[in-house]
Amino acid sequence: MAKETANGEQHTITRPPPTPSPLRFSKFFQPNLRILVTGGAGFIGSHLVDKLMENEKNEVIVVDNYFTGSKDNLKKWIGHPRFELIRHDVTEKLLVEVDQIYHLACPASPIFYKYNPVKTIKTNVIGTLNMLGLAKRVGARILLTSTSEVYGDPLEHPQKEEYWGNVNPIGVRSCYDEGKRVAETLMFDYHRQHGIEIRIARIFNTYGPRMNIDDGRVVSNFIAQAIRGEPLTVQSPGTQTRSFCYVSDMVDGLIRLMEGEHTGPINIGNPGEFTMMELAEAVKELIDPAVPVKIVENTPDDPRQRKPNITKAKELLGWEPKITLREGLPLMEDDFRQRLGVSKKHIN
Ligand SMILES: NC(=O)c1ccc[n+]([C@@H]2O[C@H](COP(=O)([O-])OP(=O)(O)OC[C@H]3O[C@@H](n4cnc5c(N)ncnc54)[C@H](O)[C@@H]3O)[C@@H](O)[C@H]2O)c1
Ligand SMILES: O=C(O)[C@H]1O[C@H](OP(=O)(O)OP(=O)(O)OC[C@H]2O[C@@H](n3ccc(=O)[nH]c3=O)[C@H](O)[C@@H]2O)[C@H](O)[C@@H](O)[C@@H]1O
Repeated sequence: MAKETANGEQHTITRPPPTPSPLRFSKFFQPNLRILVTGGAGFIGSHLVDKLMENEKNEVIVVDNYFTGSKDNLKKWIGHPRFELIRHDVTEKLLVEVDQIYHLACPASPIFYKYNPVKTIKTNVIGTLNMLGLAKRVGARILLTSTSEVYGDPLEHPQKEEYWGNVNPIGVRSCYDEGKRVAETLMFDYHRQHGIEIRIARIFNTYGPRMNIDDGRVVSNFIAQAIRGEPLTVQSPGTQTRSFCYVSDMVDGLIRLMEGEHTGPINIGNPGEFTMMELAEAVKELIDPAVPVKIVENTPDDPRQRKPNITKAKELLGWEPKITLREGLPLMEDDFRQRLGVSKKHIN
């Protein structure tokens, strides 16, 4: 129980969160698991919803403000009796009765998170506070999708979870990377102070079908450019590296983390590491060897290298990615061609 001074100011001992609704334990009522997905209309969120909806024991509630997400990503579930979609901004309070919260809401592409940096930091800080407040009120377990950007421009390679990072606190990316670092801090403080059940995933670059065509991230840019026959814009120097995880592997990792016993943080990503030049060559080879590569100016504080150490994910979650970059890119090409209305040229 919490210890309070006479004026009620000091809280030093943790108070457990409320137990879930008595209905959960009633003998004759067999409730479904009620799962909230914030940011569920976005790229990873909508794939996660597809997977959660496959289980008939799950009811899924999505909240999204549609900044970078779209109802289109969820159209097959709209009207389904186990699905609900709410237009809501997580910087405002939300009152719903749920058992689990996957908290994804936050713009993820650098061009979108830098567009309104103050809003991005509010989403990370106030949005996460609101979701933790909700978790505390209803006794829900909450998973935060943090990011490999918490490692900043890493001085340790590959990055393991114990590395504290090398982050510029006042740069143009700080609204996102420092925002996520505060979000992680809030998660652990609610865990220690209020006993909330938390899970933290540190996600490394994820790609796949349904990314916005104009999302601005490197894989979607290169694929759209190659299909349109435009030069691939490699930001200088082109030797910077990333490790790309296919979205179905990511969703599998997130669900294992939520269902498992470990708070994390746990890195979820594919350790295959590529320079941006190598990625451009792979996309050219797949889609159109004739498209040129154009070196363009980079943006400030772009991390020079990124590769997850996934020992923890392997040992604690029994998870590792299955789909290599060369297997994943063609799956994304098909989706992009369909949306761009450009079919494959058949050379005989
Ligand atoms: N895709 C990646 O490579 C990657 C890597 C690391 C971490 N992540 C994290 O995973 C999550 C999902 O990323 P994504 O790639 O699907 O991005 P996305 O932009 O496609 O999805 C984010 C979703 O959150 C919604 N959203 C944004 N601000 C909101 C707000 N204030 N209130 C309600 N909804 C809001 C957007 O409309 C969108 O639907 C994010 O938290 C991101 O930081 C993604
Ligand atoms: O994995 C992560 O943690 C982060 O990964 C990405 O951030 P970033 O790696 O900067 O994403 P991209 O915009 O895809 O850039 C990757 C690299 O490609 C380069 N790039 C980008 C776009 C482009 O057209 N050309 C190009 O060479 C960039 O300079 C950068 O070095 C995501 O967008 C973040 O949301 C996520 O948190």
